[in-house]
Amino acid sequence: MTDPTSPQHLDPQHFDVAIIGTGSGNSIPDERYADMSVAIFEEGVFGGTCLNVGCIPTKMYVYAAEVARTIRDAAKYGIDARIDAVRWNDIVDRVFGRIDPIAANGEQYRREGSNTTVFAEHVTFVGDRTLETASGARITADQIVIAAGSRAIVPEQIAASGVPFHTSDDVMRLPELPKHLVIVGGGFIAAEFAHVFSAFGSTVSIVCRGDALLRRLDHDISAQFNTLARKKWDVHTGTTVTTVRGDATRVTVELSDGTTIEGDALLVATGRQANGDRLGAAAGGFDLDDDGRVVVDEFQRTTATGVFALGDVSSPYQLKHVANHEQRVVTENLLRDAWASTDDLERTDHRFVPAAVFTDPQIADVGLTEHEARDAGYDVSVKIQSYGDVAYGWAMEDDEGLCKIVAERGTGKILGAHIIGVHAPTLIQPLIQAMTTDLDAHRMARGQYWIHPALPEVVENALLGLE
Ligand SMILES: Cc1cc2nc3c(=O)[nH]c(=O)nc-3n(C[C@H](O)[C@H](O)[C@H](O)COP(=O)(O)OP(=O)(O)OC[C@H]3O[C@@H](n4cnc5c(N)ncnc54)[C@H](O)[C@@H]3O)c2cc1C
Ligand SMILES: NC(=O)c1ccc[n+]([C@@H]2O[C@H](COP(=O)([O-])OP(=O)(O)OC[C@H]3O[C@@H](n4cnc5c(N)ncnc54)[C@H](O)[C@@H]3O)[C@@H](O)[C@H]2O)c1
Repeated sequence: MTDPTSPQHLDPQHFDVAIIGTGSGNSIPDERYADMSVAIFEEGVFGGTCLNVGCIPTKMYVYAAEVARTIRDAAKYGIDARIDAVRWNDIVDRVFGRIDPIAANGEQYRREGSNTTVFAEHVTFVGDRTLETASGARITADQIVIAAGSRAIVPEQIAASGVPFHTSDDVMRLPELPKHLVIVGGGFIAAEFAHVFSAFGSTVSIVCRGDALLRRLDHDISAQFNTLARKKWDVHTGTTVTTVRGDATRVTVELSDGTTIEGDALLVATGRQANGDRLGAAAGGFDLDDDGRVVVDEFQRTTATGVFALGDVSSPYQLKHVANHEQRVVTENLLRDAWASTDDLERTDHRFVPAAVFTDPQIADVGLTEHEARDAGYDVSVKIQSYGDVAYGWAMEDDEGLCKIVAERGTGKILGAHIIGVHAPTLIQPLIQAMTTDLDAHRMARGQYWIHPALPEVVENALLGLE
């Protein structure tokens, strides 16, 4: 029997639906697709970024880091405890011993599916709804979904230096815990790995081009985070890497401000680039924006008929909950006649996209920063509530956490919420719900009970403190 995926098979193989990328894309074919033929393309590890090298493994390390931190801080509460050892190899094995089988089983499930065909290789467009794999197999499809994600950006002077470096793709599988980790970049990934490695006992240096770590956050939250970060980590802001020297065990980084940092491992965390530039966009007839993202409308349709895109390849957010939301929209719209009429198509809703950084302390936000709200012309009321001034935060003797709410004076419309502190990504959820359902600050504060003395009272008091 002819192998349909072999390059010798000259006639294009036709599918009802073709999906490029198995991160969020792999969730598309559900039971409603049982009668449709579906081609799935994956050049990397099945399951994509979130499962294999992103959200899930990083948070498994973050959880272990929180355990280490709790032990270190225990004496404050009258409990003497100490860390005898951080068994790095056991931590790695625990994380990937659980994740790797999920990726393998996911691929096997699709390979065994009666209507799904897996092509484990790179694919590009070579014409209108026509694809070609790296080994030369041609595939046509009635509809195609681009769910090709993004990749780490590596600054040229580091890439060209020949010095071994790591990205988030491989830093979690280092053969041993570094004594001194040098991180280049000051965003989400830098902040999360700085927390993980320092909690495990590594010295951490961070080199950030901007004037602050996590500088896109609301200024009060960013200021609080930077103050706390400088107490724990060796932070260099407003400077760039000029020279990198070293080998697999030793790295010397020279900065534009004249500083030299010596470490034993280098992590590059300077942003992620959409994979739109590696898909043959011109041949496929779809547009890319100036940042290389696939251009989509509110129905996730690209500019090429029959071609949708979702997730990091087309979204400026680069967040898994956004990719999941867009995937659900595409899953519905593929089943409709999406280019004949938009009347019954699903739309994506990007009004209130929250984000969280699982660093130390945790951070979460949604909506406008105070500056953005003022720039947008709102008459703004702001309240910053300290964790330490509500009962549970006081019990914890917390002197780090803050909940900041930005609202419109008069109407009480909640414009933005910004939390730094323990459980920030959990505490912010009712504020996301309030903004999404248009619940104003006063009704949110006084229209329900708040469990006493639980930590959400920090949100209640922030709401009550607004004018
Ligand atoms: C370290 C890290 C931590 C993160 N933590 C969080 C978090 O806590 N919360 C959060 O919301 N987000 C987090 N993110 C972001 C989140 O992982 C991404 O937004 C999300 O995974 C994007 O999903 P996707 O489906 O768009 O792309 P991906 O999951 O990246 O899937 C794209 C797939 O397409 C494949 N592919 C690409 N091009 C081709 C091609 N031409 N041919 C064949 N296959 C191709 C790739 O190999 C990849 O497997 C994190 C990211 C990183 C890097
Ligand atoms: N918890 C989460 O949701 C989570 C966690 C990790 C990653 N992510 C996603 O992954 C994406 C990528 O994360 P990231 O941290 O790499 O990017 P980022 O965009 O968050 O931060 C990039 C940082 O690198 C700095 N930078 C850029 N070029 C530099 C250079 N040449 N020298 C020094 N610094 C430089 C920037 O000033 C910025 O501080 C994020 O946008 C985020 O959406 C999300």
